[in-house]
Amino acid sequence: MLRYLTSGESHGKSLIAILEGMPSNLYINVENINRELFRRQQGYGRGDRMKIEKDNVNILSGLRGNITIGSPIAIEIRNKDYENWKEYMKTIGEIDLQSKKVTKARPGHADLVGTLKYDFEDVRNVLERASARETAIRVAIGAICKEFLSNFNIDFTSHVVQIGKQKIKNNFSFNYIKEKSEISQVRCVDENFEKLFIDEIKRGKYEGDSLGGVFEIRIKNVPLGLGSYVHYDKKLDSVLSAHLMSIQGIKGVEFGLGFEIAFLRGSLVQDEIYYSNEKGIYRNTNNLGGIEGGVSTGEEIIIRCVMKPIPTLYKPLNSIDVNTLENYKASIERSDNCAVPAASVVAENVCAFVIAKFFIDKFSGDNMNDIIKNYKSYMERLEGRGWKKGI
Ligand SMILES: Cc1cc2nc3c(=O)[nH]c(=O)nc-3n(C[C@H](O)[C@H](O)[C@H](O)COP(=O)(O)O)c2cc1C
Ligand SMILES: C=C(O[C@@H]1CC(C(=O)O)=C[C@@H](OP(=O)(O)O)[C@H]1O)C(=O)O
Repeated sequence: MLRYLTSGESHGKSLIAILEGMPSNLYINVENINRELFRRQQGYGRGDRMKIEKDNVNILSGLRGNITIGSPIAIEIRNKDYENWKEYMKTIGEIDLQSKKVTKARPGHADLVGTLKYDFEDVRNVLERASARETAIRVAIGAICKEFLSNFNIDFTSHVVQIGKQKIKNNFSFNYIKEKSEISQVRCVDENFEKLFIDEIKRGKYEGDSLGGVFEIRIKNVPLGLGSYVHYDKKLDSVLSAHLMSIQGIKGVEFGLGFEIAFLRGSLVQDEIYYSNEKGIYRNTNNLGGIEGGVSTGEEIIIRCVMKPIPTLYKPLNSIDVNTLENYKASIERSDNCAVPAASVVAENVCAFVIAKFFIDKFSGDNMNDIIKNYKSYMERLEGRGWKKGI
């Protein structure tokens, strides 16, 4: 079973993670991991922290000469900003507890609930871990999973489809081709929309406000049969949703036509099934986004997530001092004012972990050769049943 744990505070020394369950003899290209980390740092609307950080992964164990050896993989990303925070954040020894103390909770962040739940007088003890800085290490984990999945041609893309009021309509009809884009660094859809998105973010920023939006993830070449209908925790869509909802700021997840489905009759929604000698079993539509009964259908998996506007506002909202209970405006930490493009990169990599986990569960093997053999023999069996969308 593939699993991982992460640790690390936003302004602490490092983010770290241990990934356990990766098969042996998998080649890892560190440049690919660093490229994902770079992508996560991009996008219009990010704050000044991204000018300080230049995320790179250190692989501490679990590989020899770029090849996995089946043991747990320990990874680290150093926080460059730690140099500026040492005297407040070092784990052992005397620290300055006053200068960076935060007491005015930001609505929408974990500040109030975390402070009361864990019994702190300093909100910093909460925000350091609640911060989406943690998503950097999750991207590194996902990027390792992408390395594994690329052996089976499984490919992830994402792009922004809505920022604030600016929404790409009928986004199903767009082609997802372009690599370059300031807004997304992911394959963006249309330059005109990119400009509208950027203008919307600029307007929000000018007014001291923040923005959310919607992004879409597409996963190609997932074989038919990952996940199961037999139990709630084996359903691929349920596990993907849980992992996506765990990304800071994500408030909703939909598959395929998603919430639009409510407007449509069944005859327009279900993806009808056909067979021809040439194509084998096939469908002409993919309204359900590549999952039926918690099982991948072999079609592209299409997911959309909504991210709420960033909680830290430069025109702060009403709140209280958590210690004196007096009314105050919320505190202002340096902040992004829109992070939807970054969140879409995080989401891609979070999905990569889930798909890798289900893939390894299905084609179980301790090493790449066994997994490849199991995968091929399964695909051959499906071919015998009329499924020709092969390897
Ligand atoms: C990539 C990324 C960057 C974020 N940057 C900020 C930020 O700069 N300031 C902020 O207040 N929230 C930011 N957030 C959102 C908060 O971390 C999030 O709203 C908070 O942890 C509370 O969690 P919840 O919104 O899931 O309830 C960011 C989220 C992501 C995914
Ligand atoms: C550090 C990252 O995002 C941070 C997420 C974040 C939050 O509250 O979630 C608050 C900000 O932290 P800081 O106050 O240090 O600028 C963001 O920069 C990152 O994405 O790597």
